[in-house]
Amino acid sequence: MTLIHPNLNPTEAKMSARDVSVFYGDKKAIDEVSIDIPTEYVTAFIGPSGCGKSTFLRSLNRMNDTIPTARVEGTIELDGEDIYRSKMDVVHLRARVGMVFQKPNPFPKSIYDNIAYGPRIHGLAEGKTELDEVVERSLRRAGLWEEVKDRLEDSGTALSGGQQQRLCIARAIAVDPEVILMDEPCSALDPIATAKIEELIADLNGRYAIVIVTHSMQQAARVSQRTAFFHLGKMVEYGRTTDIFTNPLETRTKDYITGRYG
Ligand SMILES: Nc1ncnc2c1ncn2[C@@H]1O[C@H](COP(=O)(O)OP(=O)(O)OP(=O)(O)O)[C@@H](O)[C@H]1O
Repeated sequence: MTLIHPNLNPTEAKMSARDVSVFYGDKKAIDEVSIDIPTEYVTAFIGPSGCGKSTFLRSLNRMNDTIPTARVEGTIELDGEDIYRSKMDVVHLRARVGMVFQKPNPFPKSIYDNIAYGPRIHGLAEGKTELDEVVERSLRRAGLWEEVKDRLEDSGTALSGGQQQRLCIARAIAVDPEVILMDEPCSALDPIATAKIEELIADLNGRYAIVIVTHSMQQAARVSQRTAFFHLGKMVEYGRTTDIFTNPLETRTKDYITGRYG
């Protein structure tokens, strides 16, 4: 059972998970997790290595479908629609619920094409002028436009690690997502590039529902307003980030945030 902090104001759920369990073969990696993901706050998932944060995050846009042994039980809804229903268009779902990975993974294409690819395949821009506008808007929103506007034909892989990660965020933004899932997006970055991504998360907050998995308690405290603490596949405690960090209800949460394990 998850302990929910009492002074949590009600929010509208963009996504809502109910009794979600995730298995790899016979092994249960996530055990009956229920949580609502709002648009107006950044939600952080924290917890020791192997507790299931990434597994649960990946279940929110059916990224687990790519792992043959993975199986999801329970329900996950996006705007009240079950994302695991058989008629769900998974490619469209992953545009609505975008994902940014630990290691920046730009396509081996130009900066322009990295951004234009999604809008092209989803038919979100008609003609070159409109596509140019989408590319510029997405790069601006990701705080990268000024750095790359004169080199849009250069390869995305030629950018620095931090720029590549902002390019990946711009790529996610380009298809007009409603939710952005970030799986330790700064773990491969230096402190300056990390600070830029954190600023970007603050800028994007409110426009998209954002969920971030992080190993850094400082990062969770800086970027999120809601925090869920996971341990051994269970969501132990959930609440406002300030409450989780200053007044944890569970000993396991307290031990983790004070660095006693993990
Ligand atoms: N593809 C897979 N096949 C089998 N087991 C897996 C797979 N991916 C993860 N697991 C197992 O599921 C459990 C949860 O892993 P997961 O990567 O979700 O945890 P995590 O909290 O994100 O860890 P970390 O912080 O180290 O990234 C672990 O026991 C892990 O070994």
